[in-house]
Amino acid sequence: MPESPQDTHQHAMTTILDSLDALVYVADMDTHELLFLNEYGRSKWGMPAGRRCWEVLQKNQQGPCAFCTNHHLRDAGGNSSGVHVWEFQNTVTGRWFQCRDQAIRWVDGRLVRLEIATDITDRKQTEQALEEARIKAQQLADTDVLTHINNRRAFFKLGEQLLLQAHRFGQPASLIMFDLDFFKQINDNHGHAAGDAVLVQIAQLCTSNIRDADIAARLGGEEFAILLPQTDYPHALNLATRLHNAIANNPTAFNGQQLPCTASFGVTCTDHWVQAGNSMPVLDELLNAADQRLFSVKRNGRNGIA
Ligand SMILES: Nc1nc2c(ncn2[C@@H]2O[C@H](COP(=O)(O)OP(=O)(O)OP(=O)(O)O)[C@@H](O)[C@H]2O)c(=O)[nH]1
Repeated sequence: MPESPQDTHQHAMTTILDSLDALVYVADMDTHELLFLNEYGRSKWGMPAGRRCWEVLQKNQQGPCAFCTNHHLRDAGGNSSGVHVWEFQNTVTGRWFQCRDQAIRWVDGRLVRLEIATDITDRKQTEQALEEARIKAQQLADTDVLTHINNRRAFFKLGEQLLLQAHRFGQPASLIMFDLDFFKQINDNHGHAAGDAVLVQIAQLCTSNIRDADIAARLGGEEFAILLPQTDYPHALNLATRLHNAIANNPTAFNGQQLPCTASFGVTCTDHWVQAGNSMPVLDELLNAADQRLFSVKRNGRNGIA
């Protein structure tokens, strides 16, 4: 018997829906019963078989999903409020989808949830790869290639922020600056690679002696700085002394040789400015003051703390 025009129309609609390269489903907005699932959905999530959307389309759901968008689809009067578009990683397949949800009138007159979702996993993966590359590039731009601690650029960026915070909360911050003594002789006597090994060891001594919130950096050559938030001058001096001793007592092992090294330190604290009735110093001022103190140690024979 030939199909009636209505059957032909319905057949055509089903053929179209089942041929779409997208998930299409309809669910009751209150009971969540899955009223329709196209072939794309059935092939990936199985037959609805009278189950609810969260039982078929998601994994380990004990009830309606916390991320269900139904509340976006109806207005206060209980009518459809237009299309809600969102992105979601499916808990069964792990694939990313762009979902377009809306409330529509079902064949029996009730308002139901219609979702059309297209797989955007490739785009998401590209976006994620780009984001990872951006973070990596940022890290490389901020990291000293030899010692892997912050470089000068990162020190200024992070340091300015740290001082602003300290200023806002009325807390002290201290700066330790140090420069290795007669470092040129290590290069001259043992080679550049030996000098590099010493710099790497010094950076490690720095990072192993400071707290997570402190910012250590290689400012250039054999010059290092550490910015210490919430740290007053006596505590900063303590750390400088510990570091000074650590450097002196830990010669670098290189090619079977021990390479001893000392450093000259300059220490400053924002308290010095505040106590003198001045406004909080900017990073450049702290660095200049620490540098002057460091220079005075160099002038007085090196291997000490000012
Ligand atoms: N191996 C190595 N040497 C470096 C690096 N950067 C700078 N230098 C060397 O560090 C040395 C610094 O020499 P100076 O500025 O005279 O300092 P110094 O010999 O430590 O003398 P004082 O600071 O006066 O005690 C130079 O020989 C630079 O070539 C580096 O990345 N690796």
